[in-house]
Amino acid sequence: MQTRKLVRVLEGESVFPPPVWLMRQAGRYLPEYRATREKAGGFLDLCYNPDLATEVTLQPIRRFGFDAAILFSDILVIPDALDRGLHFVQGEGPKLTPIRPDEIAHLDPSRGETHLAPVIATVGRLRQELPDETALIGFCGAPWTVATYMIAGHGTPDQAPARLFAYRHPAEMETLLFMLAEMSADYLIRQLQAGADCVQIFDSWAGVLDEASFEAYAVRPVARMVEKVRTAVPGAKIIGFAKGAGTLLNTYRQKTAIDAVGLDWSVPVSQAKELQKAGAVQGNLDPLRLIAGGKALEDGVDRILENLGDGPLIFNLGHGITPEAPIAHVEALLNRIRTAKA
Ligand SMILES: Cc1c2[nH]c(c1CCC(=O)O)Cc1[nH]c(c(CCC(=O)O)c1C)Cc1[nH]c(c(CCC(=O)O)c1C)Cc1[nH]c(c(C)c1CCC(=O)O)C2
Repeated sequence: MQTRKLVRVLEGESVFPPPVWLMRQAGRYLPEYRATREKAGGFLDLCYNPDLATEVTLQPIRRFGFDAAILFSDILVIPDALDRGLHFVQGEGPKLTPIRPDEIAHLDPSRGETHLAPVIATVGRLRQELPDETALIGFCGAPWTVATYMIAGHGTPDQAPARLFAYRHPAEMETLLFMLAEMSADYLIRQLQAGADCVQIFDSWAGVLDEASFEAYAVRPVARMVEKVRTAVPGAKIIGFAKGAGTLLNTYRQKTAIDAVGLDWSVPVSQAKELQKAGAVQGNLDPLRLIAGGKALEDGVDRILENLGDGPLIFNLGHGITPEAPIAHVEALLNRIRTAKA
């Protein structure tokens, strides 16, 4: 029998209390992360160092006993493999060389093979070192979200540069997204073959797309990835997180054929229940409730458990944990979930 609760939920089983992990659970809110990060030098050095990346992945598992570990890496290792000049500026986030339409046909996806080898080595190490009951989640960015950073060259509030690029150069945009889809699918296949139990595709910027663009740029490339991954790894379990997709999540789930749909905190329980009829959902506590703690945290947790706890649920935040989150509040969150009555 499958002992990893998260995998059982991905297979459609309802498990109570639900398995729980937090997006960005390895990170700056943990003193042990900050210490290892210091040792590594730059953030990317940490991502490509299997010893240290294994260490920071395990830190939140040791401290909190989450039901799943998520590989420590970043969605931007794909543009880094493509030699797009990625670097992280302290306090400002990622910077890349903005890509021009005429450069897209010359990108070389075969660079992923050697460039990403250290990340794959980390996955293998993790599977050996994790407790047997802890699931291992691999991940990558969705083509659209990765492309938004490649086009703007930095984070923006609404990804206007990438949206404009898509309207002005639709053919080049398609070429870019489908190249990223093929390359990212190969990357996920390698993670699964190295020992990941499942993978999550992060489409953090899906919510800025209009309906037609959502179909073309968020749904179709991810559907292609899911198809390619499952051809290479039959039965591969995949979580799709299309942040801000709102009412489009129903068609997203159907057309991409993902096993679980990640929910940001704006998704109402009525819609989440509807989505749950077709399979697992993951989410969706507002990360700010975790910062606030107390009644705000308890009410948020209880509402999710009461409404979604009798179906296939993976408890998570509606987006990544922030550096300000107090460790005592993470402990309170876990305690609230694990002592809840069905
Ligand atoms: C858009 C995006 C990125 N990276 C990621 C996304 C999608 C999810 C989301 O929307 O949050 C995904 C990601 N980034 C990181 C992980 C690791 C695994 C985990 O614990 O969840 C994952 C899954 C580590 C990280 N990735 C980054 C950090 C902080 C770097 C540091 O230690 O200084 C971590 C722990 C850096 C990063 N990486 C990225 C940005 C915009 C930043 C800067 C913002 C920030 O500083 O928080 C790109």
